[in-house]
Amino acid sequence: MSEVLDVSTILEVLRPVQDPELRKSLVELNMIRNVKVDAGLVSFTLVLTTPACPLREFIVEDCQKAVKKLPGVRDVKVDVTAETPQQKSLPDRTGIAGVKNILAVSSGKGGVGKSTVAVNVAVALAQTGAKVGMIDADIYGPNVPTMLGLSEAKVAVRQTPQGEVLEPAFNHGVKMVSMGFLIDKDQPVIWRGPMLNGIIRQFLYQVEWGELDYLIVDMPPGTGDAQLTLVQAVPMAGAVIVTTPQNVALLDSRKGLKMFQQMGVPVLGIVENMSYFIPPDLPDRQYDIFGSGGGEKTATELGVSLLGCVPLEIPLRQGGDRGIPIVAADPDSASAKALTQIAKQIAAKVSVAALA
Ligand SMILES: Nc1ncnc2c1ncn2[C@@H]1O[C@H](COP(=O)(O)OP(=O)(O)OP(=O)(O)O)[C@@H](O)[C@H]1O
Repeated sequence: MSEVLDVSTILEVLRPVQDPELRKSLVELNMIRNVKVDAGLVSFTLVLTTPACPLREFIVEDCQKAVKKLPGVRDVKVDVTAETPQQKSLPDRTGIAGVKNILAVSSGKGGVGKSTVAVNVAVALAQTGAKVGMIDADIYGPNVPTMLGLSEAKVAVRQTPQGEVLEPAFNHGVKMVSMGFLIDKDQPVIWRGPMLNGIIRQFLYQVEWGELDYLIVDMPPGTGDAQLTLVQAVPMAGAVIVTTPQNVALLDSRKGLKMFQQMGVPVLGIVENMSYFIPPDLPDRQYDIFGSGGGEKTATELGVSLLGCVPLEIPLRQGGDRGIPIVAADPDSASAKALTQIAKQIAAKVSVAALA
Protein backbone atom coordinates (compact mmCIF):
# COMPACT_ATOMS: atom_id res chain seq x y z
CA MET A 1 0.00 0.00 0.00
CA SER A 2 1.17 3.52 -0.75
CA GLU A 3 2.89 5.40 2.05
CA VAL A 4 1.37 8.66 0.84
CA LEU A 5 -1.77 9.73 2.62
CA ASP A 6 -4.04 10.64 -0.28
CA VAL A 7 -7.59 10.10 -1.48
CA SER A 8 -6.89 6.79 -3.20
CA THR A 9 -5.14 5.39 -0.10
CA ILE A 10 -8.15 6.36 2.01
CA LEU A 11 -10.55 4.74 -0.47
CA GLU A 12 -8.37 1.61 -0.50
CA VAL A 13 -8.60 1.16 3.30
CA LEU A 14 -12.32 1.93 3.22
CA ARG A 15 -13.01 -0.58 0.42
CA PRO A 16 -13.29 -3.60 2.79
CA VAL A 17 -15.81 -1.77 5.02
CA GLN A 18 -19.23 -3.06 4.14
CA ASP A 19 -22.80 -1.92 4.42
CA PRO A 20 -23.90 -4.34 7.19
CA GLU A 21 -27.24 -5.12 5.55
CA LEU A 22 -26.12 -5.50 1.95
CA ARG A 23 -22.70 -6.96 2.79
CA LYS A 24 -21.17 -4.92 0.03
CA SER A 25 -18.32 -2.45 0.03
CA LEU A 26 -19.32 1.13 0.89
CA VAL A 27 -16.85 2.32 -1.73
CA GLU A 28 -18.37 0.13 -4.44
CA LEU A 29 -21.84 1.25 -3.42
CA ASN A 30 -20.70 4.85 -4.00
CA MET A 31 -21.54 5.73 -0.39
CA ILE A 32 -18.17 7.40 0.33
CA ARG A 33 -17.77 10.82 -1.28
CA ASN A 34 -15.80 14.00 -0.92
CA VAL A 35 -12.69 12.46 0.60
CA LYS A 36 -10.23 15.12 1.78
CA VAL A 37 -6.86 14.83 3.47
CA ASP A 38 -5.27 17.80 5.18
CA ALA A 39 -2.16 17.45 7.36
CA GLY A 40 -3.26 14.14 8.86
CA LEU A 41 -6.92 15.17 9.14
CA VAL A 42 -9.13 12.97 7.00
CA SER A 43 -12.73 13.91 6.22
CA PHE A 44 -15.35 12.41 3.96
CA THR A 45 -19.10 12.17 3.49
CA LEU A 46 -21.01 8.97 4.07
CA VAL A 47 -24.10 8.99 1.85
CA LEU A 48 -27.05 6.89 3.04
CA THR A 49 -30.43 6.44 1.33
CA THR A 50 -32.26 7.31 4.53
CA PRO A 51 -31.16 9.69 7.28
CA ALA A 52 -32.86 7.39 9.81
CA CYS A 53 -30.58 4.43 8.97
CA PRO A 54 -30.51 2.42 12.23
CA LEU A 55 -26.96 1.23 11.58
CA ARG A 56 -25.40 4.61 10.83
CA GLU A 57 -23.38 4.75 14.06
CA PHE A 58 -21.86 1.32 13.39
CA ILE A 59 -20.97 2.24 9.84
CA VAL A 60 -19.31 5.49 10.92
CA GLU A 61 -17.34 3.64 13.60
CA ASP A 62 -16.15 0.98 11.14
CA CYS A 63 -15.00 3.68 8.72
CA GLN A 64 -13.12 5.57 11.41
CA LYS A 65 -11.39 2.43 12.65
CA ALA A 66 -10.28 1.50 9.15
CA VAL A 67 -8.84 4.93 8.33
CA LYS A 68 -7.16 5.39 11.73
CA LYS A 69 -5.05 2.31 11.02
CA LEU A 70 -3.15 4.32 8.42
CA PRO A 71 0.08 5.86 9.67
CA GLY A 72 -0.04 9.63 9.80
CA VAL A 73 -3.81 9.92 10.37
CA ARG A 74 -4.53 12.24 13.30
CA ASP A 75 -8.30 12.41 13.13
CA VAL A 76 -11.20 11.24 10.96
CA LYS A 77 -14.32 13.32 10.45
CA VAL A 78 -17.34 11.67 8.86
CA ASP A 79 -20.30 13.78 7.68
CA VAL A 80 -23.41 11.69 7.26
CA THR A 81 -26.00 12.73 4.71
CA ALA A 82 -28.85 11.00 2.97
CA GLU A 83 -29.74 11.07 -0.68
CA THR A 84 -32.92 9.75 -2.23
CA PRO A 85 -32.50 7.69 -5.41
CA GLN A 86 -33.91 10.54 -7.51
CA GLN A 87 -31.28 12.95 -6.20
CA LYS A 88 -28.38 10.75 -7.21
CA SER A 89 -26.44 11.84 -10.20
CA LEU A 90 -25.15 9.09 -12.43
CA PRO A 91 -22.12 10.69 -14.00
CA ASP A 92 -20.01 7.75 -15.13
CA ARG A 93 -22.64 5.43 -16.58
CA THR A 94 -22.79 4.97 -20.32
CA GLY A 95 -26.14 4.44 -22.00
CA ILE A 96 -26.65 2.16 -24.99
CA ALA A 97 -27.23 3.98 -28.27
CA GLY A 98 -30.84 3.54 -29.39
CA VAL A 99 -32.01 1.96 -26.10
CA LYS A 100 -34.43 4.19 -24.20
CA ASN A 101 -35.18 2.42 -20.90
CA ILE A 102 -33.21 -0.32 -19.17
CA LEU A 103 -35.17 -2.17 -16.51
CA ALA A 104 -33.98 -4.83 -14.06
CA VAL A 105 -36.28 -7.58 -12.86
CA SER A 106 -34.87 -8.94 -9.65
CA SER A 107 -35.76 -11.09 -6.66
CA GLY A 108 -34.18 -11.82 -3.30
CA LYS A 109 -34.68 -15.54 -3.63
CA GLY A 110 -34.62 -18.05 -6.49
CA GLY A 111 -37.71 -19.78 -7.78
CA VAL A 112 -40.22 -17.01 -7.01
CA GLY A 113 -41.14 -16.62 -10.68
CA LYS A 114 -38.83 -13.75 -11.58
CA SER A 115 -38.14 -15.03 -15.12
CA THR A 116 -41.83 -15.83 -15.67
CA VAL A 117 -42.76 -12.25 -14.74
CA ALA A 118 -39.89 -10.74 -16.76
CA VAL A 119 -40.77 -12.71 -19.93
CA ASN A 120 -44.49 -12.02 -19.74
CA VAL A 121 -43.96 -8.32 -19.03
CA ALA A 122 -41.59 -8.16 -22.03
CA VAL A 123 -44.12 -9.85 -24.33
CA ALA A 124 -47.00 -7.75 -22.96
CA LEU A 125 -45.01 -4.56 -23.65
CA ALA A 126 -44.26 -5.80 -27.18
CA GLN A 127 -47.99 -6.46 -27.68
CA THR A 128 -48.63 -2.74 -27.08
CA GLY A 129 -46.35 -1.95 -30.03
CA ALA A 130 -43.21 -1.18 -28.02
CA LYS A 131 -39.79 -2.37 -29.20
CA VAL A 132 -38.51 -4.73 -26.53
CA GLY A 133 -35.26 -6.53 -25.77
CA MET A 134 -34.32 -8.92 -23.00
CA ILE A 135 -31.07 -9.94 -21.37
CA ASP A 136 -31.20 -13.22 -19.47
CA ALA A 137 -28.40 -12.71 -16.94
CA ASP A 138 -29.45 -15.51 -14.58
CA ILE A 139 -26.44 -17.81 -14.39
CA TYR A 140 -28.18 -20.16 -11.99
CA GLY A 141 -31.14 -20.91 -14.21
CA PRO A 142 -31.00 -19.22 -17.62
CA ASN A 143 -34.51 -20.34 -18.58
CA VAL A 144 -35.68 -17.35 -20.63
CA PRO A 145 -34.83 -19.11 -23.95
CA THR A 146 -37.20 -21.97 -23.05
CA MET A 147 -39.92 -19.57 -21.92
CA LEU A 148 -39.70 -17.57 -25.17
CA GLY A 149 -39.61 -20.71 -27.34
CA LEU A 150 -35.96 -20.11 -28.22
CA SER A 151 -34.25 -23.03 -26.50
CA GLU A 152 -32.68 -24.16 -29.76
CA ALA A 153 -31.57 -20.65 -30.76
CA LYS A 154 -27.93 -19.70 -30.98
CA VAL A 155 -26.52 -16.20 -30.97
CA ALA A 156 -24.92 -15.37 -34.28
CA VAL A 157 -21.66 -13.43 -34.09
CA ARG A 158 -20.99 -10.81 -36.76
CA GLN A 159 -17.71 -9.06 -37.51
CA THR A 160 -18.05 -5.29 -37.85
CA PRO A 161 -15.46 -2.52 -38.09
CA GLN A 162 -16.13 -1.92 -34.37
CA GLY A 163 -15.40 -5.56 -33.51
CA GLU A 164 -17.60 -8.59 -32.90
CA VAL A 165 -21.30 -8.05 -32.27
CA LEU A 166 -23.96 -10.56 -31.26
CA GLU A 167 -27.25 -10.79 -33.09
CA PRO A 168 -30.04 -11.41 -30.61
CA ALA A 169 -32.58 -14.21 -31.02
CA PHE A 170 -36.19 -13.08 -31.62
CA ASN A 171 -39.64 -14.46 -30.81
CA HIS A 172 -43.02 -13.17 -29.56
CA GLY A 173 -41.91 -9.64 -30.47
CA VAL A 174 -38.90 -9.74 -28.14
CA LYS A 175 -35.18 -9.67 -29.00
CA MET A 176 -33.21 -11.74 -26.53
CA VAL A 177 -29.74 -12.87 -25.49
CA SER A 178 -29.13 -15.35 -22.70
CA MET A 179 -26.33 -16.60 -20.49
CA GLY A 180 -27.67 -19.97 -21.56
CA PHE A 181 -26.40 -19.32 -25.13
CA LEU A 182 -22.84 -18.81 -23.94
CA ILE A 183 -22.32 -21.15 -21.02
CA ASP A 184 -22.11 -24.88 -21.00
CA LYS A 185 -25.20 -26.21 -19.18
CA ASP A 186 -23.07 -28.82 -17.39
CA GLN A 187 -20.52 -26.29 -16.20
CA PRO A 188 -20.64 -25.82 -12.40
CA VAL A 189 -22.13 -22.51 -11.29
CA ILE A 190 -18.94 -21.67 -9.35
CA TRP A 191 -17.06 -21.41 -12.66
CA ARG A 192 -19.77 -19.38 -14.29
CA GLY A 193 -19.69 -16.63 -11.62
CA PRO A 194 -16.42 -14.95 -12.62
CA MET A 195 -17.52 -14.87 -16.28
CA LEU A 196 -20.69 -13.01 -15.43
CA ASN A 197 -19.31 -9.49 -15.17
CA GLY A 198 -17.76 -9.60 -18.63
CA ILE A 199 -20.79 -11.25 -20.20
CA ILE A 200 -23.20 -8.66 -18.81
CA ARG A 201 -21.11 -5.87 -20.33
CA GLN A 202 -20.96 -7.76 -23.61
CA PHE A 203 -24.75 -8.18 -23.56
CA LEU A 204 -25.19 -4.47 -22.96
CA TYR A 205 -22.73 -3.02 -25.44
CA GLN A 206 -21.94 -5.71 -28.04
CA VAL A 207 -25.40 -6.80 -29.12
CA GLU A 208 -27.20 -5.39 -32.15
CA TRP A 209 -30.15 -4.11 -30.17
CA GLY A 210 -31.18 -1.47 -32.69
CA GLU A 211 -33.90 0.87 -31.44
CA LEU A 212 -35.51 -0.33 -28.21
CA ASP A 213 -38.13 1.25 -25.98
CA TYR A 214 -37.37 -1.21 -23.18
CA LEU A 215 -34.45 -3.50 -22.43
CA ILE A 216 -35.45 -5.85 -19.63
CA VAL A 217 -32.71 -7.60 -17.67
CA ASP A 218 -33.60 -10.84 -15.89
CA MET A 219 -31.11 -10.77 -13.00
CA PRO A 220 -29.79 -13.69 -10.99
CA PRO A 221 -31.55 -13.83 -7.60
CA GLY A 222 -30.04 -11.94 -4.66
CA THR A 223 -27.84 -8.89 -4.34
CA GLY A 224 -24.69 -10.23 -5.99
CA ASP A 225 -22.06 -8.88 -8.31
CA ALA A 226 -24.33 -9.03 -11.36
CA GLN A 227 -26.56 -6.34 -9.85
CA LEU A 228 -23.55 -4.14 -9.09
CA THR A 229 -22.08 -4.63 -12.56
CA LEU A 230 -25.31 -3.70 -14.28
CA VAL A 231 -26.11 -0.72 -12.11
CA GLN A 232 -22.58 0.67 -12.32
CA ALA A 233 -22.42 0.23 -16.08
CA VAL A 234 -25.62 1.74 -17.44
CA PRO A 235 -28.18 4.32 -16.35
CA MET A 236 -31.23 2.35 -15.29
CA ALA A 237 -34.83 3.48 -15.72
CA GLY A 238 -35.86 1.32 -12.78
CA ALA A 239 -36.00 -2.01 -11.02
CA VAL A 240 -38.94 -4.33 -10.41
CA ILE A 241 -38.75 -6.73 -7.47
CA VAL A 242 -40.60 -10.05 -7.68
CA THR A 243 -41.57 -11.79 -4.48
CA THR A 244 -44.01 -14.40 -3.18
CA PRO A 245 -46.25 -13.77 -0.19
CA GLN A 246 -44.01 -15.84 2.10
CA ASN A 247 -42.04 -13.93 4.71
CA VAL A 248 -38.63 -15.29 3.83
CA ALA A 249 -38.96 -14.22 0.24
CA LEU A 250 -40.14 -10.83 1.44
CA LEU A 251 -37.17 -10.35 3.75
CA ASP A 252 -34.80 -11.16 0.92
CA SER A 253 -36.60 -8.83 -1.44
CA ARG A 254 -36.20 -5.96 1.04
CA LYS A 255 -32.45 -6.35 0.71
CA GLY A 256 -32.64 -6.23 -3.07
CA LEU A 257 -34.82 -3.18 -2.93
CA LYS A 258 -32.44 -1.38 -0.60
CA MET A 259 -29.49 -2.18 -2.82
CA PHE A 260 -31.11 -0.63 -5.91
CA GLN A 261 -32.12 2.44 -3.93
CA GLN A 262 -28.60 2.76 -2.55
CA MET A 263 -27.24 2.72 -6.09
CA GLY A 264 -29.63 5.42 -7.25
CA VAL A 265 -31.96 3.15 -9.25
CA PRO A 266 -35.66 3.97 -8.81
CA VAL A 267 -37.60 0.94 -7.59
CA LEU A 268 -40.74 0.96 -9.74
CA GLY A 269 -42.50 -1.46 -7.44
CA ILE A 270 -43.05 -5.00 -6.21
CA VAL A 271 -44.81 -7.82 -8.04
CA GLU A 272 -46.32 -10.46 -5.80
CA ASN A 273 -46.27 -13.78 -7.64
CA MET A 274 -48.07 -16.99 -6.70
CA SER A 275 -50.42 -14.79 -4.70
CA TYR A 276 -53.26 -17.27 -4.75
CA PHE A 277 -54.17 -20.52 -6.48
CA ILE A 278 -56.97 -20.82 -9.01
CA PRO A 279 -57.97 -24.47 -9.46
CA PRO A 280 -58.49 -25.33 -13.14
CA ASP A 281 -61.78 -27.11 -12.40
CA LEU A 282 -63.10 -24.30 -10.16
CA PRO A 283 -61.96 -21.07 -11.85
CA ASP A 284 -64.13 -18.93 -9.56
CA ARG A 285 -62.38 -20.14 -6.41
CA GLN A 286 -59.08 -18.92 -5.05
CA TYR A 287 -56.83 -20.31 -2.32
CA ASP A 288 -54.16 -18.25 -0.51
CA ILE A 289 -51.55 -21.01 -0.35
CA PHE A 290 -48.64 -18.86 0.83
CA GLY A 291 -50.71 -16.46 2.97
CA SER A 292 -52.02 -13.17 1.76
CA GLY A 293 -51.22 -9.48 1.85
CA GLY A 294 -47.42 -9.86 2.19
CA GLY A 295 -46.56 -7.93 -0.96
CA GLU A 296 -48.97 -5.14 -0.07
CA LYS A 297 -47.53 -4.91 3.47
CA THR A 298 -43.92 -4.79 2.28
CA ALA A 299 -44.71 -2.26 -0.43
CA THR A 300 -46.41 0.03 2.10
CA GLU A 301 -43.60 -0.37 4.64
CA LEU A 302 -40.93 0.42 2.09
CA GLY A 303 -42.84 3.21 0.42
CA VAL A 304 -42.98 1.60 -3.04
CA SER A 305 -45.93 0.53 -5.18
CA LEU A 306 -47.40 -2.93 -5.40
CA LEU A 307 -47.53 -3.31 -9.17
CA GLY A 308 -49.85 -6.30 -9.04
CA CYS A 309 -50.52 -9.85 -7.80
CA VAL A 310 -50.15 -12.82 -10.15
CA PRO A 311 -52.10 -15.98 -9.29
CA LEU A 312 -50.64 -19.46 -9.26
CA GLU A 313 -52.12 -21.03 -12.38
CA ILE A 314 -51.18 -24.25 -14.12
CA PRO A 315 -51.45 -22.76 -17.66
CA LEU A 316 -48.91 -20.09 -16.68
CA ARG A 317 -46.33 -22.76 -15.92
CA GLN A 318 -47.30 -24.75 -19.02
CA GLY A 319 -46.92 -21.62 -21.17
CA GLY A 320 -43.38 -21.20 -19.84
CA ASP A 321 -42.48 -24.82 -20.51
CA ARG A 322 -43.96 -24.73 -24.04
CA GLY A 323 -42.29 -21.48 -24.97
CA ILE A 324 -45.56 -19.59 -25.42
CA PRO A 325 -45.89 -17.03 -22.62
CA ILE A 326 -49.36 -16.89 -21.08
CA VAL A 327 -49.98 -13.29 -22.23
CA ALA A 328 -49.72 -14.66 -25.79
CA ALA A 329 -51.19 -18.14 -25.23
CA ASP A 330 -54.25 -17.19 -23.18
CA PRO A 331 -54.60 -13.42 -22.74
CA ASP A 332 -57.98 -13.84 -20.98
CA SER A 333 -56.63 -15.98 -18.14
CA ALA A 334 -56.40 -14.37 -14.70
CA SER A 335 -52.59 -14.52 -14.67
CA ALA A 336 -52.26 -13.03 -18.18
CA LYS A 337 -54.59 -10.17 -17.24
CA ALA A 338 -52.57 -9.49 -14.09
CA LEU A 339 -49.26 -9.56 -16.00
CA THR A 340 -50.57 -7.28 -18.76
CA GLN A 341 -51.77 -4.82 -16.14
CA ILE A 342 -48.34 -4.96 -14.45
CA ALA A 343 -46.62 -4.24 -17.76
CA LYS A 344 -48.89 -1.21 -18.28
CA GLN A 345 -48.09 0.09 -14.80
CA ILE A 346 -44.37 -0.32 -15.42
CA ALA A 347 -44.63 1.59 -18.70
CA ALA A 348 -46.60 4.35 -17.00
CA LYS A 349 -44.11 4.64 -14.15
CA VAL A 350 -41.15 4.76 -16.51
CA SER A 351 -42.70 7.58 -18.52
CA VAL A 352 -43.62 9.54 -15.39
CA ALA A 353 -40.06 9.12 -14.07
CA ALA A 354 -38.66 10.31 -17.41
CA LEU A 355 -40.66 13.53 -17.11
CA ALA A 356 -39.52 14.21 -13.52
N1 LIG B 1 -47.76 -17.76 -10.98
C1 LIG B 1 -47.30 -18.94 -11.34
N2 LIG B 1 -48.15 -19.98 -11.54
C2 LIG B 1 -47.68 -21.21 -11.89
N3 LIG B 1 -46.40 -21.50 -12.08
C3 LIG B 1 -45.50 -20.49 -11.91
C4 LIG B 1 -45.91 -19.17 -11.55
N4 LIG B 1 -44.79 -18.40 -11.48
C5 LIG B 1 -43.76 -19.20 -11.79
N5 LIG B 1 -44.17 -20.45 -12.03
C6 LIG B 1 -43.35 -21.61 -12.36
O1 LIG B 1 -42.38 -21.76 -11.32
C7 LIG B 1 -41.13 -22.15 -11.86
C8 LIG B 1 -40.05 -21.14 -11.45
O2 LIG B 1 -40.35 -19.92 -12.09
P1 LIG B 1 -39.19 -19.00 -12.68
O3 LIG B 1 -38.19 -19.80 -13.40
O4 LIG B 1 -39.88 -17.88 -13.37
O5 LIG B 1 -38.59 -18.48 -11.31
P2 LIG B 1 -37.26 -17.65 -11.04
O6 LIG B 1 -37.55 -16.83 -9.84
O7 LIG B 1 -36.84 -16.95 -12.27
O8 LIG B 1 -36.28 -18.81 -10.69
P3 LIG B 1 -34.68 -18.85 -10.77
O9 LIG B 1 -34.22 -17.70 -9.96
O10 LIG B 1 -34.38 -20.18 -10.21
O11 LIG B 1 -34.36 -18.69 -12.24
C9 LIG B 1 -41.30 -22.27 -13.36
O12 LIG B 1 -41.58 -23.59 -13.67
C10 LIG B 1 -42.54 -21.40 -13.64
O13 LIG B 1 -43.26 -21.83 -14.78
